[in-house]
Amino acid sequence: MQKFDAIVIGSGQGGNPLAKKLEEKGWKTAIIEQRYAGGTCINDGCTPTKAMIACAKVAHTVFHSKDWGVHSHGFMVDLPFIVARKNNIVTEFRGGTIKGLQSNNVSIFMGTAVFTGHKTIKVTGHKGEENILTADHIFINTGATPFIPPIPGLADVPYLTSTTLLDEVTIPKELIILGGSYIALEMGQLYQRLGSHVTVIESASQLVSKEDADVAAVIKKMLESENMQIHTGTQVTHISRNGKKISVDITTGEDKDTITGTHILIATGRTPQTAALQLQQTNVLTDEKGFIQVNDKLETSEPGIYALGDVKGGPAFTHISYNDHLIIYKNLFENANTGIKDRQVPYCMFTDPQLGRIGITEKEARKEGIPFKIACLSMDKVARAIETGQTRGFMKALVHEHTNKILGAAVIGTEGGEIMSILQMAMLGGITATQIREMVFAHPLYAESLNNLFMTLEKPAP
Ligand SMILES: Cc1cc2nc3c(=O)[nH]c(=O)nc-3n(C[C@H](O)[C@H](O)[C@H](O)COP(=O)(O)OP(=O)(O)OC[C@H]3O[C@@H](n4cnc5c(N)ncnc54)[C@H](O)[C@@H]3O)c2cc1C
Ligand SMILES: NC(=O)c1ccc[n+]([C@@H]2O[C@H](COP(=O)([O-])OP(=O)(O)OC[C@H]3O[C@@H](n4cnc5c(N)ncnc54)[C@H](O)[C@@H]3O)[C@@H](O)[C@H]2O)c1
Repeated sequence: MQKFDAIVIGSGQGGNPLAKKLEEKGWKTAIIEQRYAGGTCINDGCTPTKAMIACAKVAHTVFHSKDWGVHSHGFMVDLPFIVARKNNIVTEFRGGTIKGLQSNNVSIFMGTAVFTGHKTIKVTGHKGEENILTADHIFINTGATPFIPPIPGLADVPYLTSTTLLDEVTIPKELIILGGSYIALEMGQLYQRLGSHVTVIESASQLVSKEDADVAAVIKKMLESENMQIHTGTQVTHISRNGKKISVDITTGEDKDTITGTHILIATGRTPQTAALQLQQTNVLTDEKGFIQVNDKLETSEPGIYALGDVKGGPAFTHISYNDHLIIYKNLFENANTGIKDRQVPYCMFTDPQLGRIGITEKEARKEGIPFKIACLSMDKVARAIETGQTRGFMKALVHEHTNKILGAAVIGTEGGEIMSILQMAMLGGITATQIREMVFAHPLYAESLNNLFMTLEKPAP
């Protein structure tokens, strides 16, 4: 049995920096990874999707170049090149992760971790080699994997997930996507722009169901304007294969229909990777979906064992997993007494244009009875957007009626994520809407339109 001070299970976005920091503090630290260093974000999440989305944006710009008075005579999409480019970026980032761990002297075990006791773990490597490790402190960062819903017939068709689709080197002719949230919309627009005919089927009554209805409606319109077919409030009742085609039976209200396509992507959420850990060997409790239960400080029900990142449920983003590691580290070494409850949770959906989001939505504010005003500005009123020909979307901010402080914002627009981050900073610093309305921004930035956004604030919310 090899004794460590700390064991990190999973080389995800929280586990890697934590392992390095613990080793720097003089804790003998092991990290266990069953697949690739860097976890989902680097290998089949943020990095590869954003690399390919950049290529799709170029295709879209070339296709529409005449809108800017530039005429191109035909073009072709080289998907093998795009996939290879993506793979090079992924390999570089993955290599950087391994180098970082090695240069900090973290002991790396490639294999699958299973609890065999309260604080003991067996690691089985790819060739069957076994190592038994123990430590007083264990950090679970095993992430999540695509959730495959129990739809009749689905198991009998060759479905794709966000992981497998990224390695296809032939453009799917007709791509049906189940789900209408981040993965479905980012990947749907990506493949539509590369040449697929994409149909999105979302069971909830609107796309991105956590967002306000006006935000979801603008996103739907924007994607439909690129010829994506979108069904919302639609249930899939059966899936089957007819020769080379996949048929999806759907019901929307009273209407029944069948959609056919050459490929189907399942983007209906993600499920935590906890089953294989055999947590029953220790005292770590999970909820009914398998997410590890943690308190505000990310401690599990077993003293000395923590969970960070997607595996604990809640917002599933790279920056949240990264912040989880900071919270654990600061509490362990700096007596920080900090937690996850009150932190900011920004996010950005990388459709084009993006959706940047921070703070509460309008529907949450109404539910909680918070007195608020709404500032709203259409992107076709923004000088920079008009000049660059990027007028789709709008900005919306919720402002406290009495304090004039910003409560939340949604920015659909080019660089929407960056504009949202400016508002996020204002929220952190307690800067009011009036201050932003009168602030001097460089002209003609998108940021400058925040002056105009808050000029719309004259009337209280209806
Ligand atoms: C297609 C896609 C696009 C995304 N885009 C974005 C984005 O743009 N921005 C954003 O913020 N987030 C994005 N996300 C979400 C983001 O990738 C995750 O929130 C983030 O990677 C969470 O990381 P994590 O630290 O929880 O674990 P992960 O990165 O998932 O890492 C967990 C690691 O644990 C390993 N592991 C699991 N079980 C075991 C075991 N028993 N033994 C050993 N190792 C094990 C896994 O192999 C994996 O490497 C995207 C996700 C997907 C799928
Ligand atoms: N830009 C980003 O930050 C980004 C990008 C991609 C993914 N992610 C992360 O990855 C996670 C997973 O993303 P996701 O989009 O797969 O999941 P999600 O949980 O956000 O959305 C799943 C969607 O599928 C729908 N759905 C569920 N079952 C269905 C069915 N049978 N038929 C049709 N629709 C169904 C749900 O109503 C929901 O809208 C997210 O939580 C997100 O945090 C983030």
